[in-house]
Amino acid sequence: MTSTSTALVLVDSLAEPLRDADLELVTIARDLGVVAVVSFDAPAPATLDQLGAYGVARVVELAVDGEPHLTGVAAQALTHVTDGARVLLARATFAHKEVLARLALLSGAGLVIDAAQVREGDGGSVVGAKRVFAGTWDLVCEVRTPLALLTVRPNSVRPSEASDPTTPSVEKVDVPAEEASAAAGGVRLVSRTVHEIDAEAGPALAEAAYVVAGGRGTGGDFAPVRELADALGAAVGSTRDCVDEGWIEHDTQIGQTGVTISPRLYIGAGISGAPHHRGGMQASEVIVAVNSDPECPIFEICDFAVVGDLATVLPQAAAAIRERRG
Ligand SMILES: Cc1cc2nc3c(=O)[nH]c(=O)nc-3n(C[C@H](O)[C@H](O)[C@H](O)COP(=O)(O)OP(=O)(O)OC[C@H]3O[C@@H](n4cnc5c(N)ncnc54)[C@H](O)[C@@H]3O)c2cc1C
Repeated sequence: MTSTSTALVLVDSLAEPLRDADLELVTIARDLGVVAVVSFDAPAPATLDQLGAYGVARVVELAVDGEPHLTGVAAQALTHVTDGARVLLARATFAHKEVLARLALLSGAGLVIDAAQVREGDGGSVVGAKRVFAGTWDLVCEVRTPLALLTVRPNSVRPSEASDPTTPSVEKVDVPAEEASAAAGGVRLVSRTVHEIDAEAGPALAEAAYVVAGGRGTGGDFAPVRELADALGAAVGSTRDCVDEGWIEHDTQIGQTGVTISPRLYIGAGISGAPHHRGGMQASEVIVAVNSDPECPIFEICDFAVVGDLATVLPQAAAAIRERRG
């Protein structure tokens, strides 16, 4: 791969400041080539400044005369910018996974879904590493096609500004109505509702850098879990047993039939560490477990084990963090 190869980053919207997960992609892309950000709307001036600070050379607005929220249309539109590009990175959302799978079919490009690490391989290839099968296997996938497509999990790297800021150029590429309509394949988007994340409820679980999760050991009282999450600025997670008991909402469930997370810090309290749960959190960078049973299975995979009653340990930890932060 040459340093002049284009490394594309797909971003949902440039109308507002970018999320950390998008800035992580730009940070990764800088090591793979000259970074161009692609989106379906025009960049706001503040976003353009932000992209410049992160070293983005080019911003491409795909102006689709149709519905870019249909994955077939989005994939077709992206074929306008992939010529000559070495790699295209996107966040590992359900929609992006489908868009990139369709783009892989259209372009013949190799695809890696849910990469946790991305790097340059031998001879100019792109390599994506990921954990699969409920956290029991680590895969390293080398993409040897001229274009590599990867969806990347949040918290893969820490976003960092470029040592050489840029002033990104802005281009608009029109995708005509006939092309968009053909790509829609007879599907019409009837309505689309975006469920905004309640900022006061803390960060979104799937993207959070810090997660505090509670299990059956809470006995249904998640107050200590929420208190520690609040002190850390963390998202709250849970196990399926807690959801089944009706103690907490399903969207907090981590595991095989819930959300898969890879935060920088996972704290699991009153959680035994069943395989179904581990599959969703084992890729966390640092794992802390709080459990009253010194023989519990989660202690086998954690970095720090705290033997104790969560109702005592978590409030003490929250108080210590608050004191340290002033
Ligand atoms: C098909 C299928 C899919 C599943 N998918 C998922 C999934 O996606 N996610 C998931 O989480 N589970 C899933 N499960 C359920 C999973 O197998 C386990 O039953 C579940 O993860 C156990 O939850 P837990 O750790 O909260 O409870 P338990 O296994 O009961 O563990 C509770 C722990 O709390 C500790 N404890 C008790 N009191 C305290 C205290 N005061 N202080 C500190 N520690 C205390 C205990 O020592 C124990 O280790 C699935 C199961 C099936 C069959």
